[in-house]
Amino acid sequence: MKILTAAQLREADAFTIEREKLGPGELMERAATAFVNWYTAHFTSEKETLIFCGPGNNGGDGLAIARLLHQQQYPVRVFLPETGSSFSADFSLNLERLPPEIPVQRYESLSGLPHFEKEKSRFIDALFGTGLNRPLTGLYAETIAFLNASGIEIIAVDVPSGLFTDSPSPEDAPIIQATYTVSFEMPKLAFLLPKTGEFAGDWQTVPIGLNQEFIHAERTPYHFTTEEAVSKIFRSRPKFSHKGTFGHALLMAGSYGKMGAAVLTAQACLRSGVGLLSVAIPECGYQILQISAPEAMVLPDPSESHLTEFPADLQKYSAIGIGPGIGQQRETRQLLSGLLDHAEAKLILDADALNLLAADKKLLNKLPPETILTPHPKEFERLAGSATDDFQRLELLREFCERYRCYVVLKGAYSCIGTPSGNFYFNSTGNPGMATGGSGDALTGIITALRAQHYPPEEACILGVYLHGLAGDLAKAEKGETALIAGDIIAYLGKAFQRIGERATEG
Ligand SMILES: NC(=O)C1=CN([C@@H]2O[C@H](COP(=O)(O)OP(=O)(O)OC[C@H]3O[C@@H](n4cnc5c(N)ncnc54)[C@H](OP(=O)(O)O)[C@@H]3O)[C@@H](O)[C@H]2O)[C@@H](O)CC1
Ligand SMILES: Nc1ncnc2c1ncn2[C@@H]1O[C@H](COP(=O)(O)OP(=O)(O)O)[C@@H](O)[C@H]1O
Ligand SMILES: [K+]
Repeated sequence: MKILTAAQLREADAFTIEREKLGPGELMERAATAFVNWYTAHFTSEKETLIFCGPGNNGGDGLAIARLLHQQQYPVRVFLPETGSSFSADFSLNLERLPPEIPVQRYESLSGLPHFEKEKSRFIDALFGTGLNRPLTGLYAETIAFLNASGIEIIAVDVPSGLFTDSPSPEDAPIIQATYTVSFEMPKLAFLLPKTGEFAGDWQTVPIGLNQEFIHAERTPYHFTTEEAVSKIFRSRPKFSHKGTFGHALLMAGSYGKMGAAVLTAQACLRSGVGLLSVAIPECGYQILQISAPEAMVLPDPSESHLTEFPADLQKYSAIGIGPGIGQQRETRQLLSGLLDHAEAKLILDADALNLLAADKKLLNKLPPETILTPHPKEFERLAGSATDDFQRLELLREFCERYRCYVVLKGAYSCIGTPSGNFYFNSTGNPGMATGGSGDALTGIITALRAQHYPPEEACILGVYLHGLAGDLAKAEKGETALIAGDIIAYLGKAFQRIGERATEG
């Protein structure tokens, strides 16, 4: 799914209205209806719905929502901050359409507002949407502070008011802290980034029938990965396939005290459809790995405690994953440097392999094309420098991928895959239960397996990251978030693959 900017969305609105010859307020009616359908499916009419409307089209949505909820016997009241702003045409239209039974209160200061009882109230924030062009001040800012401090749940229409969707919001800008955000047609970029995403709360998108031709033709580097897109990437196993069909992966992982990383990576790789797996480990891990992953072949290093040599015959591997738990010894760095010189296979670098690169940045110039790196934000910072905000971090990601012709999976709540051509794919699966040691190792195993099976790098990243998150979500349904461990993600990979496979068959 594409993610468009506020300016592009405005054009999409205008194009849809013109192409479909929509009358005044018709698109807004669709948006309000979509919101209300979501709202009434989630909330009963027990509490009173208190709708705060700004002067533009977001406020217009709020007024249409008030009318539609009222039609369904939901008790509603409307609040309009009086600031002297001029109203948009669709705002005025919907103000006229408001039935006289709905109380409308205009207020010039917060003291003009009544007392709201927490147990009996729910707020809808329809102050500002994608039309915000400067931070909110005055009565708008005061209203936001008041709503946020109320302790009453807030459902934002399209965007939490005060949040810039495509650029960083200033540090102390007043922004609604939404409990839920119901956003029209597609997520907004700010929802997917750690700092600004917090404001959107638990967000959902609802379609409002924007013209798909327009959206299809519109250019954007930002994408949100859906199950539909992922199921198109997934390939089922042909009837007459054999283990050679699915490639031979090499993993280089583990060191004394961190053999668990090698085990988790290997298990995840095996559970992701690879034909054959060899694992290079320091001697101390020999028995550990043979016992915990008997399907894998083990290549012990001459060193007892850490990796010092890469295996001979690198050409026989169709993908090589290196990094989880390898430590940062000098010999391991030399090994990595040699591997970058000699590996023709598809490389996946994670964890300490990334830290070794960061400690000796010359090595970056030796990355073979199409290498995949899977840093978390700290590892990425070590590689590419620190960013002033999440949006600038995306810029660093774009530059890094372009410069080194590599694919970077920047891990997080919405892991973001950067590509050498400048695209970004935000992942839609996963949960905070996955913020636990070893879950990144599982991801490395999955992506290595997919590369070994000849998935192109972009597809291996998109599919692998999605499956990893989906397995985490399926595991969460059984185990809950708190108790979830990396091994659970691996245990649910089968069900995750099955689900994508079924979706792929359905077409
Ligand atoms: N287009 C459509 O048909 C549809 C649109 N839809 C809905 O419309 C929303 C976008 O509506 P919008 O463009 O009217 O913007 P909105 O966010 O309501 O702001 C309004 C005006 O506020 C002003 N303003 C900006 N910053 C300000 C500030 N800090 N302090 C004070 N004022 C400020 C600024 O005007 P200015 O003062 O700069 O002249 C701006 O024009 C979108 O999120 C969705 O909910 C849906 O119904 C689908 C159909
Ligand atoms: N809040 C979250 N929501 C979704 N996924 C998450 C969240 N926190 C972490 N993850 C995922 O868990 C993994 C953690 O990886 P990483 O930090 O490398 O862990 P480790 O090094 O311990 O294996 C990443 O794939 C990341 O996207
Ligand atoms: K809003």
